[in-house]
Amino acid sequence: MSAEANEKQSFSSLDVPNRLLFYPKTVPNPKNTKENEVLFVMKILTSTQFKELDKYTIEHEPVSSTDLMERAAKAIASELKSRWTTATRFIVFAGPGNNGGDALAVSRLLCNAGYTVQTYLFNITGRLSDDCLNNKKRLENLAGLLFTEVSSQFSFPEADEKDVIVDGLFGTGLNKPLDGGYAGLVKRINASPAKVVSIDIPSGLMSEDNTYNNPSAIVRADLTLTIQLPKLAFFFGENQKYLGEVKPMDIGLSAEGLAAIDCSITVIEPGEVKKILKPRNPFAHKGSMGHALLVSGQYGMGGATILAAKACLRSGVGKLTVHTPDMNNNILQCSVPEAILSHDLSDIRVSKAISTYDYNALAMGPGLGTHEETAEALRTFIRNHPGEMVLDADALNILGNHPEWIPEIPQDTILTPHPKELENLVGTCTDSYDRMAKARELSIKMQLYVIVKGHNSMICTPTGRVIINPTGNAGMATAGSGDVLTGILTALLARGYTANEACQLGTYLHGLAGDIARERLGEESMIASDIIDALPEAFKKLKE
Ligand SMILES: NC(=O)C1=CN([C@@H]2O[C@H](COP(=O)(O)OP(=O)(O)OC[C@H]3O[C@@H](n4cnc5c(N)ncnc54)[C@H](OP(=O)(O)O)[C@@H]3O)[C@@H](O)[C@H]2O)[C@@H](O)CC1
Ligand SMILES: Nc1ncnc2c1ncn2[C@@H]1O[C@H](COP(=O)(O)OP(=O)(O)O)[C@@H](O)[C@H]1O
Ligand SMILES: [K+]
Repeated sequence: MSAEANEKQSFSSLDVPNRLLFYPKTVPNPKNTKENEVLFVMKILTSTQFKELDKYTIEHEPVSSTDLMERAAKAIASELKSRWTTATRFIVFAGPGNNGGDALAVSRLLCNAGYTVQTYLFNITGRLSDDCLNNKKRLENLAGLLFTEVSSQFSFPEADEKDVIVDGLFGTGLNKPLDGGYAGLVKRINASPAKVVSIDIPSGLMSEDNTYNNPSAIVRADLTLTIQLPKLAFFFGENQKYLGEVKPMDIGLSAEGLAAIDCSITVIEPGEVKKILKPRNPFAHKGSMGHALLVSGQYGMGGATILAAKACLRSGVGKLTVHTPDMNNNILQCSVPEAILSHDLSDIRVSKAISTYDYNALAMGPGLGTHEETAEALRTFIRNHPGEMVLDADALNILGNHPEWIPEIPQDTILTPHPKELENLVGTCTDSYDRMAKARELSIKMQLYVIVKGHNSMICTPTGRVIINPTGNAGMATAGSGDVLTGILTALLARGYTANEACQLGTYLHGLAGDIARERLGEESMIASDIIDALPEAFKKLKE
């Protein structure tokens, strides 16, 4: 820290020299550790719902709010003690609310455990929450603690890479982006060489919607010790740089209270998704396991058809017919001999709709192209097939070009857009939250299932629910992965799963197969066919 930067400044005008604001993260985000599996068994609460659960726990356990805060602080302090020895100095920044209260209690516990602790409480408005005030009082006369209450003037302490900054400025109570002195403080924290641990959520990050946030006024943590459950913002790609490693701290909030909260956002739970999978009837025959129709492929895109067809057959469908241009004939019959071929009159594209009467589910899109002839065929298919349907890729791009056709899509149809395809349907999206919100709106308005694909794919349902898929990995960021998902979903619909069941089971299995392929081959060299090859094991694993 330069002498200039270390001068005393008015807190409200604290600014930061524009240098090395962010440093590389050294703590990996251990997505696959056992501990982190807890991340995937849960409801995602809004900040208001967290308050309700807090209140419910206090009333029904019963426990005082101070004791509940003490529980949170104990869990956090014990995690810090397990990672750093008493040779480490902790610099704690506490805000005026309960996040600050947590931080003050953590300061006390660390100090009592023999750590050097330097704590700053930011009390700019002269108003502290009751539990923050309580914990401030408990710091009085605490031997060894260096405590400063900041009301206007503040100098950022010298810190080096051996120090740990505890960020307890703001948690789920943040109600607007940080500015002024707080924004300046965050910049100093981010520029510091010390490790940064955020309590509950990096300060400055909103739990849900960060669309209009100020990215430079959000703490970039190395470790986020989040209270009980991760927040929605943790599932979005653009927020990963703030979080570092995420570890939930179980503070025993009421399970009964949690069960009673009607949460519109949840994460697929392996145990629950397993229940969706129906046992195969020993007397099943190909006629009873569903007949799917895949409409796919234009010149140069025959591979998409093959990937979707193979994935469909590997997902247990009784029969699959592929309606595709003639040019795909030989390649398809050689590579997927199990599929029945329906030739389109055109050699190079799908040009005409056929009757869908005999089929239990229809899928359109992979490698389809957006030629006007194909578009008209798609419209006829949509009008004539009132039942189960999956629309992907170019089928979605056609609908983006013809938004007036969207109301004709049968209720409960599954749309599987990647972010760009979604934008063709709903307009530009500023970030992941906006994307989720717009997809959700489309689902409700048109009574469709919209799966927004990506890491943590989001299934938006016609009733306004959002179901996040926890499986899958960056090895799946390879051409054709989406075609595989289309094949899986189509098979499940043809077999009689509802659209809701197919969405959850399908995205979960698709990601699980991707995770198995990663185990076999690593992320770098995986291709979409490897996901198909891993599907049998994914089904087996889910049945275990
Ligand atoms: N959930 C649970 O069960 C448990 C939760 N616990 C903990 O409580 C935390 C939530 O605490 P919280 O509700 O008091 O909110 P918190 O984040 O401390 O901030 C509120 C203060 O910040 C202020 N303020 C807001 N925005 C601002 C801005 N931009 N710029 C400046 N000021 C701003 C706001 O002032 P206001 O605007 O309202 O006047 C108010 O003073 C949670 O994250 C977790 O750590 C645990 O203790 C135990 C159990
Ligand atoms: N980083 C990732 N983590 C998890 N899943 C991913 C990741 N990248 C891609 N996927 C999955 O792979 C599929 C890619 O679909 P899409 O972009 O439509 O590919 P294509 O059009 O080439 O078939 C989606 O299901 C998506 O969820
Ligand atoms: K925080």
